[in-house]
Amino acid sequence: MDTISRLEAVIRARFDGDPGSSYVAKLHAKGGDAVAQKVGEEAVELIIAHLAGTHEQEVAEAADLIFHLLILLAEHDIPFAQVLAELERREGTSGIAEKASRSE
Ligand SMILES: N=c1c2ncn([C@@H]3O[C@H](COP(=O)(O)OP(=O)(O)OP(=O)(O)O)[C@@H](O)[C@H]3O)c2ncn1[C@@H]1O[C@H](COP(=O)(O)O)[C@@H](O)[C@H]1O
Repeated sequence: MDTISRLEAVIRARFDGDPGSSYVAKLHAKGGDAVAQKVGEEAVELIIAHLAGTHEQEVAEAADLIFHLLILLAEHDIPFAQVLAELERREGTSGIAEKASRSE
């Protein structure tokens, strides 16, 4: 099992956990809107680290963002494998063709 799959399994298990001892359970208990807001905050923190931080800070903020993205997807029961499948579907297509297919 890869890192993302293991983390995804832990996140899903924590949804039924104790908000007093689990960060994931605490955030999940606040509801999907709070999770979405957290993803936005983490994205901003990554941007700041990219523009003005160190390499290590940027790596850490990218990890925070991916972690919270996994929680957000789990809120809607979307496996990360589905996101990877979408990226694989796009492999070999040009970005411009991909954009055109979305506006049809
Ligand atoms: N990868 C992570 C991880 N990355 C970041 N975080 C937490 O995410 C939060 C990031 O929020 P911020 O940077 O905004 O800092 P903060 O001010 O403390 O955040 P808030 O409390 O205000 O939301 C911090 O509390 C971090 O500890 C994580 N918490 C948990 N995990 C993984 O999730 C697993 C389950 O964690 P629990 O749910 O706590 O058991 C752990 O074993 C880890 O593998």
